[in-house]
Amino acid sequence: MEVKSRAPGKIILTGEHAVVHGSTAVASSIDLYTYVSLHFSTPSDNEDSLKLKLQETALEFSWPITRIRAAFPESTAQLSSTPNSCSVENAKAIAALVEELNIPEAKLGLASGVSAFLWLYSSIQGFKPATVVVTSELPLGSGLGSSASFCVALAAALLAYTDSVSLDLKHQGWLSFGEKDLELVNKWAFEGEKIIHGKPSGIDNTVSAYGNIISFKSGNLTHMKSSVPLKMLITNTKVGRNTKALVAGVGERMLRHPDIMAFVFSAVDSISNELTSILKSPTPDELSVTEKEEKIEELMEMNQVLSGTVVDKVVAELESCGFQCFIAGIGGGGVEISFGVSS
Ligand SMILES: Nc1ncnc2c1ncn2[C@@H]1O[C@H](COP(=O)(O)OP(=O)(O)OP(=O)(O)O)[C@@H](O)[C@H]1O
Ligand SMILES: C[C@@](O)(CCO)CC(=O)[O-]
Ligand SMILES: [Mg+2]
Repeated sequence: MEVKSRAPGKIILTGEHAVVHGSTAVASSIDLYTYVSLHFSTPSDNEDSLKLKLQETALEFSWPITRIRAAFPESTAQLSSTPNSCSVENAKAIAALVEELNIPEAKLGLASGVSAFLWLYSSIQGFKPATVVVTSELPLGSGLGSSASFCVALAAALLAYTDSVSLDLKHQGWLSFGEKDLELVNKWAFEGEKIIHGKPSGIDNTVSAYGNIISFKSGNLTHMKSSVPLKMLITNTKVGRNTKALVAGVGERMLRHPDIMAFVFSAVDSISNELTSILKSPTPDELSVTEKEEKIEELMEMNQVLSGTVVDKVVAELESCGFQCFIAGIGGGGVEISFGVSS
């Protein structure tokens, strides 16, 4: 039995970080994906282990099912159809499993991703032998939501064959989830994100699951479908960063300067709200595309309204400096699933 899933990355247009503290943020999916393929072993495979292959980093991990069964306390042996947070006790069990892997120092950032995988796998699928292969078009740790798309794609693949969701198993090609199932995928993905990010707002997994452009505040989202096809030029400076540490840093600044930060977050909230109303206003009835672009430019303080030729030149120049550019279509669909051989 095999299933594949793919979930998009994201860009946050306004409200990054402030959204963790209750401000509105506006985010869009981008058409760069994390893919998960899940293959359950059959008795004839004579396989009794859980394997995780991370293609980008050429790392492969394998746990005998008996080892995983022994690591988790009795309570997690029952499969959970409702998303559960990883308890301190289970986090310790997972940390021990990950430590045994001896992940090379340079790739230690992956430990949190592997931990999220172990939590989602054992919670949703229990102790079944399987091979999970992850590939991603997203650079890891660059602000494009690789962790969220990893968690959303994992949750989607892990839930696909369970009774918790109802999917047409005979469907050929990519298939979207229904509203209720999508909510479940998103909630499980959020539990994975918590393991990777510490204190995520949930915006990254939500935009990865639902796709399109969303306005998000304290877990509530407003969907917006872009009326014009938009593209973003995204540049990867290749300067490493860790979202969990950044989020914690903002939290500490909030504690040091609560009054000032309250103003900052309130200003960000207003910017995101204004951006939301611009994006939602029908074109060309209320605002022309140009007017919209000008307002977005002003709000985002950056203008990417460049012609194709200029973009090519900018890309060539940036790449000659050693940067990596992605031209990403934004606002596309969210997580999808495919049974058997997929396109
Ligand atoms: N394809 C993947 N394979 C394995 N682990 C992954 C993968 N994608 C993401 N991760 C996990 O997520 C971590 C990166 O998450 P982090 O939140 O720091 O950055 P990001 O999600 O790319 O950026 P941001 O959250 O700011 O948008 C990696 O170090 C790894 O643990
Ligand atoms: C930095 C942040 O706002 C987005 C990470 O891409 C964190 C979050 O919302 O969880
Ligand atoms: Mg992340």
